[in-house]
This record gives sequence, structure tokens and C-alpha cells, in this order.
Amino acid sequence: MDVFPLQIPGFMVVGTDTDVGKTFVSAAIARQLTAEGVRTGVYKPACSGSVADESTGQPCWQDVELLRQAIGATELPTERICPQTFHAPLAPPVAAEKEGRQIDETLLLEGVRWWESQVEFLIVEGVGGVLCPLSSQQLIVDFAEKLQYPLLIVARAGLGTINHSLLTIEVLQQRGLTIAGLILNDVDPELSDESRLSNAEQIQKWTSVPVLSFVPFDWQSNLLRYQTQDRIDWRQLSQDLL
Ligand SMILES: Nc1ncnc2c1ncn2[C@@H]1O[C@H](COP(=O)(O)OP(=O)(O)OP(=O)(O)O)[C@@H](O)[C@H]1O
Ligand SMILES: C[C@H](N)[C@@H](CCCCCC(=O)O)NC(=O)O
Ligand SMILES: [Mg+2]
Repeated sequence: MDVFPLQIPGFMVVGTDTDVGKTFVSAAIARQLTAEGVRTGVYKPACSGSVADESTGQPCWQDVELLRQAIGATELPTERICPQTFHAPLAPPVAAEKEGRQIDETLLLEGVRWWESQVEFLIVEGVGGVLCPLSSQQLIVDFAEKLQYPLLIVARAGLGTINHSLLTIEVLQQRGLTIAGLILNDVDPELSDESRLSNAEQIQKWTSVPVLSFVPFDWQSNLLRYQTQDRIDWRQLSQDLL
């Protein structure tokens, strides 16, 4: 496996599934770093599932919009944040095929390399869960292996998350990847259930990967460290893992 280490620190934000809050969490981290005065970049290797822009009616990609807003780069072209966008809400290579296109393997990595000369810290968001196909040649976990960034795993807060979290951790550990921690994210208060009270403790019982944070539904400020509620120093955390 070729590796593609960048000269700037960062995290790759991966998920236990699609719709678990990777963009929500990536944007929160990027916003915090930007507010702290750290020149921060955001990148997503491919994005599928367009929506109509409210004002223009033109197709846009919500992940890209939220990531762009998080770093306050209103003029930055979509291609810098995500060079390969597709309309259908499907795994990227499947969405690409529907448009008679293919994922450009080189561009996946060239796109991330561009950020190296632009910023001090980079947040890379995955697509779907870690075994989601990114192209016809590779899964998200393969891309993570090339990138060599420490991983932040976003998982749903509610029932089912112990299994999804441990499965994800097992796959990443089998690849020898560095996991910075797991973030439990409350995506839907309707799914409220009593497992929320014991999930973090159970995950900690079965793995040494730390639960870094619990993100309440609609949380609009910086993520807080689980249990202590301290501010998370993302740069320090990434440095500690080198
Ligand atoms: N803590 C939260 N509170 C309220 N809404 C949330 C929270 N986290 C996520 N959401 C919402 O849940 C939905 C899914 O979140 P998000 O788009 O971040 O998932 P994702 O893991 O990035 O999905 P994808 O695989 O498509 O990239 C979005 O509508 C988002 O605004
Ligand atoms: C359409 C979704 N929102 C997402 C793709 C998720 C694919 C999941 C495939 C699977 O694991 O079955 N796209 C994206 O993150 O750009
Ligand atoms: Mg997303």
C-alpha cells in the first residue's frame, strides 16, 4: 500500500455509517480551530448526493457548503474542498457510474495535496462508513491508510452503537491505523433511548480507544471532552499521536 503523508498535521474524520454526523463534527472542529487563529483546511475526497440551492436552485453539496462555512472561506471553489462531486445519493463510484463517469484516483490525492501549501492544519472527512467504496479500486479505509492521518471516529449516540463502534475500531486496528478517539453524536433526539447512559462505558470496556466527546443534539459550540467537559486542544491531540 502506497502512503501519502502530508507535511501538515490533521485528522481524518470517519464514521460508523453514513449520516452519523461526520460533517457536523468536522465543521465544529474546523470552526474551533479557525476561531483559535489556526489556518485550517477542509477536504472531502468525493461527495455524492446533491441538493438544490435554496436561492439559485442550482445543485450543491451540503457537506461542501458546511465545511466551507466552517473555515469562513466563502469564495473558495467547491473543487478545492471536494474535487469530485456526484448527484445521486449513492456510494461515490456508483453515483459516478450513473453519470457515465469514474472516480479519478489521482485527483483524490492531488486534491488533498493542494492544501499542504495553504494551511497549518487539515480536516479530511470520509464518505459513509470505513468500508464504503470510494472508487472502483479502494474503500475509505484504503484512502485512510494512504493519508496516514490519525482518525476520529464519529458514531451515533444511541442503541446499536456499541456494535458499530467496535466493528469500525476492529477494522481500523487490523490495518494498523492510529485512532485518536471516538465521538458519540446525538443525531436524532427521537431515537432517544436509555442506551445513551451506558454506551460510552461499554465501548470503553471493550476497547482502549478513548471516547473523546459526547455531542448533544443541536450542539452549536466547541466539542467538549467526555466526562471532564474540558476544551479539546485538537492540535495538541494530533501532536501527541505522532
Ligand atoms: N449533534 C447533532 N445535532 C443535530 N443534528 C445533527 C447532529 N449531528 C448531525 N446532525 C444532522 O444529521 C444529519 C447527518 O449528519 P451529517 O451530514 O454530518 O452526517 P455524515 O456522517 O457527514 O454523512 P455522510 O456520510 O453523508 O457524509 C444532518 O442533517 C446533520 O445536520
Ligand atoms: C449519499 C451519502 N450522503 C454519502 C454516501 C454514502 C454511501 C454509503 C454506501 C454504503 O456503505 O452502503 N455521500 C457522501 O458522504 O458524500
Ligand atoms: Mg458528511
